[in-house]
Amino acid sequence: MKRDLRLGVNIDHVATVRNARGGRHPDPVRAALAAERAGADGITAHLREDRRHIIDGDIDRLMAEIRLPLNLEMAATDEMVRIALGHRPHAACIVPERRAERTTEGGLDVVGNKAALEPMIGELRAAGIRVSLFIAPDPVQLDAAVAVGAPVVELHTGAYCDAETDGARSLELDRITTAAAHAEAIGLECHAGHGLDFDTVRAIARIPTIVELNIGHFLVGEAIFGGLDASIKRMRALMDEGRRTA
Ligand SMILES: CC(=O)[C@@H](O)[C@H](O)COP(=O)(O)O
Ligand SMILES: NCC(=O)COP(=O)(O)O
Repeated sequence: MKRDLRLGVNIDHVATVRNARGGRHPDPVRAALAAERAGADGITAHLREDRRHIIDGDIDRLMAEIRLPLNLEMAATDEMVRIALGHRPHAACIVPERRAERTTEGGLDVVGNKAALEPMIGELRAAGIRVSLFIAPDPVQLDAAVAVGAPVVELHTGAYCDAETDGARSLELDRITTAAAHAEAIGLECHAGHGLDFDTVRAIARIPTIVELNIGHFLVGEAIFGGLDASIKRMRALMDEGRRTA
């Protein structure tokens, strides 16, 4: 079914649990197939430079075994561009990466890295890969995304999800709403993700110019209690509920 708000399920943290013992279980590819059955529109996997969760073999198997479009999250490095070009996934999302961080802490500085990003984006696009840039909800970064030739941006929702007061959360939501409207105005397709859960997803789904959400850590954590199928279906239902009230 074609929807106006797609759900990309990020399976990174299935690999985190697998890697804790170094074996094969739980298998992120099996999780991707279960996500497809539960109604996901796409699969997202972040091949970090330090391979702390997803590893190269997972990307090989995802490309071979899943039918859903794969969104490969990757740092802006020559190694990652080579891997993306070798696999030609449906999409590549360029994210900032710092070896010491626990998770992706901020958005990509497109303004400060135009010269490096522009040829990289050109190469990926020439190979037929849809390129997005994972950025903070900041109009200046959005304008820079257009300037370097990116057709899509994914807005980092971490600050919104982590806000400790209602006031702070509402301010972050305003930033995301304004950025998503700006994205449409300047011709960018707009996605969002990071840290979303059952409580935070509806307000983001309500923003009409956002067409894709990528969600992972919470879905995998919640699956411990009720199963992956149920956690994805509940997330999908909350996204639809939010969208209906847009
Ligand atoms: C860019 C992004 O948001 C995802 O990569 C997601 O956060 C899972 O990866 P980490 O938990 O390793 O940041
Ligand atoms: N790009 C965001 C993503 O893929 C999922 O982030 P999270 O839900 O694992 O925090």
